[in-house]
Amino acid sequence: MKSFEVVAGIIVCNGRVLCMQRGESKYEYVSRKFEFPGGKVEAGERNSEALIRELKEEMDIDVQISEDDYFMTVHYDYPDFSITMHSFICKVDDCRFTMMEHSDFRWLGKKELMQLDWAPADVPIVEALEDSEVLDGERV
Ligand SMILES: Nc1nc2c([nH]c(=O)n2[C@H]2C[C@H](O)[C@@H](COP(=O)(O)OP(=O)(O)OP(=O)(O)O)O2)c(=O)[nH]1
Repeated sequence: MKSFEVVAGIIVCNGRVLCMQRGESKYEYVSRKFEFPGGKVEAGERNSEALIRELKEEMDIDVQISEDDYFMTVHYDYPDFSITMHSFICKVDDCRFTMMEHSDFRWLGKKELMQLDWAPADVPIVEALEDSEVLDGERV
């Protein structure tokens, strides 16, 4: 089975987390699910570099991310492929972005995140965020 390294950005602005909704996909288990923006790591890239590139491509935002912003890694086996997804916290002062590839988005406080229909691989990250102090003191 194919296996991908994926990076995902937990974008935080004014204490809220940016949740992006995927469009229709040939794989029903990720189709129209919520996710954190990001994508596949290319050969030779550091995870943080891949995330900076993906956020520019998908959202037209310029973010500063370093390996210090690492949050957690999830491994998930979908029916057709598996992913190892590395998530990073990315606090921004400017909440603006351009939605280039997704179908919708929400800004939610950490206690509201579980209301959404997340891609299965994201559920452990959402649960960890709910319990995490990383967003405290950020007007959540
Ligand atoms: N970016 C992102 N991908 C996720 C998340 N959760 C999750 O299961 N995935 C899956 C969906 C995709 O199959 C894969 C990420 O690849 P991608 O975003 O580049 O998606 P894609 O297959 O649409 O892209 P492409 O290769 O066709 O350009 O990981 C998440 O939170 N963020």
